[in-house]
Parts: sequence; structure tokens; C-alpha cells
Amino acid sequence: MLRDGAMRGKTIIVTGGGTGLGKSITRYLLQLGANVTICSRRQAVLDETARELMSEPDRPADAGEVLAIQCDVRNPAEIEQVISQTIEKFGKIDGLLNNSAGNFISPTERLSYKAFDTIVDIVLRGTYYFTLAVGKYWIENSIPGVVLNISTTYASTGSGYVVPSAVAKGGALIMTKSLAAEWGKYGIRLNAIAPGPFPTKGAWDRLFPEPLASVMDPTKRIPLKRVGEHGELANLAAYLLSDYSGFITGETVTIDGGEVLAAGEFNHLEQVSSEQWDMIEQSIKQANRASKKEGQ
Ligand SMILES: CCCCC/C=C/C(=O)SCCNC(=O)CCNC(=O)[C@H](O)C(C)(C)COP(=O)(O)OP(=O)(O)OC[C@H]1O[C@@H](n2cnc3c(N)ncnc32)[C@H](O)[C@@H]1OP(=O)(O)O
Ligand SMILES: NC(=O)C1=CN([C@@H]2O[C@H](COP(=O)(O)OP(=O)(O)OC[C@H]3O[C@@H](n4cnc5c(N)ncnc54)[C@H](OP(=O)(O)O)[C@@H]3O)[C@@H](O)[C@H]2O)C=CC1
Repeated sequence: MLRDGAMRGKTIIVTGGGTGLGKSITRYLLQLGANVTICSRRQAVLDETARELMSEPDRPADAGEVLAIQCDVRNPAEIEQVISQTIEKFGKIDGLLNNSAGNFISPTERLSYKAFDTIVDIVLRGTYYFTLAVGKYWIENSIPGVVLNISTTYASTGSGYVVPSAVAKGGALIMTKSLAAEWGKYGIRLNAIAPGPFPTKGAWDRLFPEPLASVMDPTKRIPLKRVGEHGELANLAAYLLSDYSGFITGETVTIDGGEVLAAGEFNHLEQVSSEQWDMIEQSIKQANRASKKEGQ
């Protein structure tokens, strides 16, 4: 979507950049010329992704470089290491994509305290630790920066069966708005993306395992009748991390094919046939005539 080289000279940290959506966004940022640090718990996965992205056949000559650093986002000392090694390698940091997450589907009453903590710690604590660390660096060095948080649509609506994730993503969304208000004076922007379903192994293994996968087709609820494509999300993320979105802050952009609209009272009436609509129309018109007569 953005022109070639649109992110040249920028350095972005992508948490969870070794897999899934983080990897797809990293691929596009590199193509646009950004240098990208990817970080997560599994160094071997990060190294393999870095190797793959640096040797893609269609990699432009002026594509950015990737640096892979092990980091558990629940650990501030490891976050500090990512920041210092990124500055050492690329000179500065311009953007942070908080994309790391943990999640699994489960009735909430089945969860142990540790299970709940595990998700909230990765998603909420990890997001605010990383944002705080990078934000301090930007403020101390008078660097304008941009934070993009990968949220979910249920961060606003809430959702059963993924309650720790909803609680944590909801908290991160409020942090996005709160810090957008507080740090605007430093030239720091914070936004969020709320994706609907975008198939990844990480999400599908934990949210749609059998027998759920056989009985639950997420596309049925989506007005556009399909799941998202990684390139569509990468376009939006690159835009929100780029200077082209320079006047957007505190905003959440939903990209879900209209799935959140499912709450609309009458949206499920797709099932009503054309013949049934004829009958309904006649019935309403009959009622209209009757009420007019009553008024005469
Ligand atoms: C499609 C529509 C919208 C979707 C929105 C998507 C949101 C997403 O976030 S998708 C991202 C999915 N990706 C991941 O989750 C990747 C990373 N995940 C993991 O590594 C694991 O799933 C993890 C989050 C559980 C963390 O792993 P680890 O640190 O190794 O933790 P443990 O295995 O030790 O488990 C901790 C704790 O949690 C309990 N637990 C794990 N799975 C379940 C489960 N399915 N049901 C109930 N409890 C579970 C586990 O038993 C541990 O608790 P204790 O037993 O008390 O020790
Ligand atoms: N796929 C979808 O349909 C949707 C996804 N999302 C969001 O998109 C983002 C990416 O998810 P997706 O690509 O689907 O799933 P993935 O499982 O592929 O991505 C999650 C990433 O988080 C990393 N991670 C997990 N725990 C930690 C930790 N403690 N410290 C550092 N990194 C960690 C994982 O790497 P490692 O295991 O190496 O640590 C992994 O790379 C998440 O924020 C998710 O909530 C939102 C809505 C829909």
C-alpha cells in the first residue's frame, strides 16, 4: 500500500515477530525499508524467521535488516537488553509494535490462578513494560516515537471463554488512549489495531482446536464472509507505524470484515427467504391500513 522505501531510515521493534501476524508485518516493514528487531521467548524460531526474511527472492535491494533477540516480555531486564542491542545495531528506535500474546479458549471456571496470570502477564504486563521502557528512552532523548498495539475486537465488547485475554487486551487498550493523551506533548503517538480472525497456527491451535473447529466456522458471523489476509493487516500496521498517520493517536482501527457488527439486533435475518419477506411486507402493510382506519 505504501510507496517503496516509505519506511527507510526507521527502526521498529516487533514483539512476537518470529511467527504469525508479527512475522507478516515484519516482512512488509522490511520491504518498505525499515530495520526491524524481532523478539520473543524462542531464539531458534526468531533465527529461522530472520534467515527466511533476509533471503526472500523478492526482497528489494534497499530492504531493511532484521535483528533477532530472545526476550520474554514479562521480564524488564530482557526488554532493556532488546532496546540497548537495537540502538547499538541500528542507531535508534522509531516504533514499537506490541504484538506478543498468549491465549487459549477455556471456560473461565476451569482456569487456575496461574493460568489467568500467565495470559494477563504476557498481554497486559508485557505491553506496558515494553511501552514504558521505550517511552522513557524516547522522552529522555527527545525522539518522537510511535507505539502500535495489536488488540482484538473483544477488547471492547468483552467475550466469554477468553476472559484473561479480554481483560488484558482491554487494559492495554485503555493504556493506549491514556498515554496518547499524556505523551502527545513529546511527539509520541499510540494507536491500536483490533483484528478479527486472521488464520495463524498460534491462534488456531489454541482457539479452534477440535472439536471446536468442526462446529465453529468464524466466517459465518462475518458480513464479508471470509477471514482476513495477512497482507491486509500488514498494510494497516505499516501505515499506523509510518509518518503518514502522523495526526492519528489514541485510535483503535478495527479490521474484521464487519464481524463486530454481529451485535446488530436484526442482522441475523439473512435466513429469511424472499417469499417470507413478501408475507412480512403484506402483514406490515395490513397493520398500517388498520391503524389508519382506527384514526379516522
Ligand atoms: C480468532 C478471533 C480472535 C482471536 C483473538 C486472538 C488472540 C490471541 O491472542 S491469539 C495468540 C495465540 N498465541 C499464543 O498463545 C502463543 C503463546 N502461547 C503459549 O505459549 C501458551 O499457550 C501459554 C499462553 C499457555 C503460555 O505457555 P507457558 O508459559 O509454557 O505456560 P504453561 O503451559 O506452563 O501454562 C500456564 C498455566 O496455564 C494453564 N493452561 C494452559 N493451557 C490451558 C488450557 N487450554 N486450559 C486451561 N488451562 C491451561 C496451565 O495448566 C498452567 O496452569 P497450572 O496448571 O496452574 O500450572
Ligand atoms: N490471529 C488472529 O486471528 C488474531 C490475533 N490477534 C493478536 O495478534 C497478535 C499475534 O497473534 P498470532 O500471530 O495470531 O499468534 P502467534 O502465536 O503466532 O503470535 C504470538 C507471539 O507472541 C510471542 N510470545 C508469547 N509469549 C511471549 C512472551 N512471554 N514474551 C515474548 N513473546 C511472547 C510468541 O513467540 P514465542 O512463543 O517465541 O515467545 C509468538 O511469536 C496477538 O497479539 C494476538 O492477540 C488479535 C486478533 C485476532
